[in-house]
Amino acid sequence: MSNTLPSLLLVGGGRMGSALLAGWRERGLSSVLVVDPSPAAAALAGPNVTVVASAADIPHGFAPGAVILAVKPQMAAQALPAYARFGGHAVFISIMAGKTLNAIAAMLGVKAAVVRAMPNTPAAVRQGITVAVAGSHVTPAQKTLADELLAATGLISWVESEAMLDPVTAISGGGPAYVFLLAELMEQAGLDQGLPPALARQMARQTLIGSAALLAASDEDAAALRIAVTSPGGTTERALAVLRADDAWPETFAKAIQAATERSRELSS
Ligand SMILES: NC(=O)C1=CN([C@@H]2O[C@H](COP(=O)(O)OP(=O)(O)OC[C@H]3O[C@@H](n4cnc5c(N)ncnc54)[C@H](O)[C@@H]3O)[C@@H](O)[C@H]2O)C=CC1
Ligand SMILES: O=C(O)[C@@H]1CCC=N1
Repeated sequence: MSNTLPSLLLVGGGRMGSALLAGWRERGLSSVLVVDPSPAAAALAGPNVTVVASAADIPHGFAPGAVILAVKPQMAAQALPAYARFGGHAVFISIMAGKTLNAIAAMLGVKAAVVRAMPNTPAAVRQGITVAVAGSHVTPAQKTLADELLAATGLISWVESEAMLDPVTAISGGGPAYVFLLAELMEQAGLDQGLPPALARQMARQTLIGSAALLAASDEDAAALRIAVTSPGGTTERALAVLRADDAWPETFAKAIQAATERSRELSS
């Protein structure tokens, strides 16, 4: 990350805010002021990172180049108006699920420069993916800054259509939860089959980690890697026949993504 970064204001230092902060820290950052009323947030303080409990505690004259909005969407109406005063120069980067550019601008001022982004928790280890859309008042320099901040935590893709952010939220935003659920289910299945708990846990975790590393290292489609595991007439084929049966996993998964996409739309206003 460039050492010419402006000061940053992070509103909400919870799971996702702290994941972003961790990504910025690894890249080396200028200075970040975190606003979070939770006593747990004090642990985020460190070199170049200051934590305060409320917007009222922000030092007079503090002029962030970017304000990252990482509070729950349900907190937005209460929390955001206090930051409207930074709208003259700062770019606002919202990671709130569902909240539209228009809804955010209604709380910060209609001329506010707003980027709506959807990262995911692997941002904490710089393996995240963020999809972002820029509002109409965002300048090229502000978009470059937002890109630099979001790219510090992994891959970033920009889209033109804001509507894409709803399925993005469902797929990559929430995606780590589905993968962790798979780890839980594999571990439980090992226990159910009588394997020792430590071995069941180790197998589940390393199988996911190793498979992800293989996917990353391979030019092949996921389907080809799956087929490579599936010997005709073998054991995996038998398991996949259950997982891929009518009404089973593929259909359930598509329904789950549809449900999350609809929830993202519901959270919009
Ligand atoms: N957790 C995830 O995987 C992802 C979450 N998001 C979005 O990130 C946002 C934050 O989610 P999480 O980090 O999971 O929630 P969280 O509950 O872990 O963090 C929210 C933080 O906001 C703080 N907070 C509450 N009121 C505040 C206020 N008035 N001013 C400043 N801070 C305040 C809370 O103390 C808490 O630390 C949400 O909008 C969510 O939609 C986006 C992508 C992925
Ligand atoms: O569950 C949520 O609403 C947020 C958005 C994506 C991941 N967590």
